[in-house]
Amino acid sequence: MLQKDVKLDKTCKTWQLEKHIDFLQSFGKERHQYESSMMEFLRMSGMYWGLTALYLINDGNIPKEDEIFEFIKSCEHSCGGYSPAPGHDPHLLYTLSAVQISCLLNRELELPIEKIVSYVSKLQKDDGSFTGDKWGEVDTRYSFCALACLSLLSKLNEIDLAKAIDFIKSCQNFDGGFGSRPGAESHGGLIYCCVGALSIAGRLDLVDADTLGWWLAERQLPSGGLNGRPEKLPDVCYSWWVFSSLNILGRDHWIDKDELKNFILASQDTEGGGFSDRPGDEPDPFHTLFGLAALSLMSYDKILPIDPTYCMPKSVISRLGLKPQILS
Ligand SMILES: COc1ccc(S(=O)(=O)N2Cc3cc(-c4ccc(C=O)o4)ccc3N(Cc3cncn3C)C[C@H]2Cc2ccc(O)cc2)cc1
Ligand SMILES: [Zn+2]
Repeated sequence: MLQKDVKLDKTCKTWQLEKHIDFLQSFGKERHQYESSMMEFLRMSGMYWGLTALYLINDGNIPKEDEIFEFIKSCEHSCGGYSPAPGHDPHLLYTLSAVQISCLLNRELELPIEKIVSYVSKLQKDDGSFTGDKWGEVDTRYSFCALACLSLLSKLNEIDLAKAIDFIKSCQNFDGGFGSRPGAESHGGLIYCCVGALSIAGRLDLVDADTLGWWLAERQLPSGGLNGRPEKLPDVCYSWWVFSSLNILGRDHWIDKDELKNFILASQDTEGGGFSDRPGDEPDPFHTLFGLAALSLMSYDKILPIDPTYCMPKSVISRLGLKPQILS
């Protein structure tokens, strides 16, 4: 079977720091008006991706205007959950993004913490799993969202943590990986969610680090890029999901970092700035964050250090007094 991959042309694109700052500062403004209206259904997460990326490459300087915190407040629902934009329904994904942005702004104490805790706790089911909202089905993505959200607010003890861990354990596969539910196939994004949740809970002892490390290292293709599952094309966002998981497991040296760096730099948009999923595609704030975050894990240029578990600047995680578990 021919291995699906992309061909990187030899001219390695130069690092476009200023253009990335410009891309991130203008996203949501006139230049991207059309997309930003198209993306209203995920706007709160888009703001977390854009602001975290900007924080990393702009020396921690992000627009601190009250308008960002006013937007967060405009998405708050009486149940304690947050919607992606005003008038939309609350969901765990956007509740986590709202808390993450508030921590970046150093204003998490202004949030209705007890109401948020009640919203998240009510999403936990008897088997320890979490749903994304009152209709949604169970997914290990939501286990990560719940544990990340509550630990950022120092309220991790308000859920049944032992049962949450039992459910994640029940999603572990023979290849060492994790899927969205028990029996679901291993997938790079869900492995990040499960390894991240176990890192927050201090239970990485439950991971078979060698078997999983091997599966993750197998994601690297000749182009240097990482894919999310066997036989899939490489994608910049897997640079984060797969590489940060290897980092948490203390096996990041099991892939060729220089080759990965070249793939990520080749995915830059040298015209308008930003990163796309792979060379030649349109850039977006989602892939821009995850490309920059992976480069941060390699200590590339002057990008501020990122925490591999929370995908937030290390300076913010240490200010909050959080110490997610990392294997050496
Ligand atoms: C452009 O098509 C999509 C497809 C899925 C989604 S998603 O919301 O389900 N989601 C996040 C995601 C976001 C973007 C994007 C474009 C512009 C912006 C503005 O901020 O953000 C693009 C893709 C994307 N995906 C889809 C994807 C990424 N790499 C390969 N694919 C197919 C991921 C998807 C799932 C997700 C992942 C993490 C997360 O925190 C939330 C959702 C969004 C747009
Ligand atoms: Zn992607």
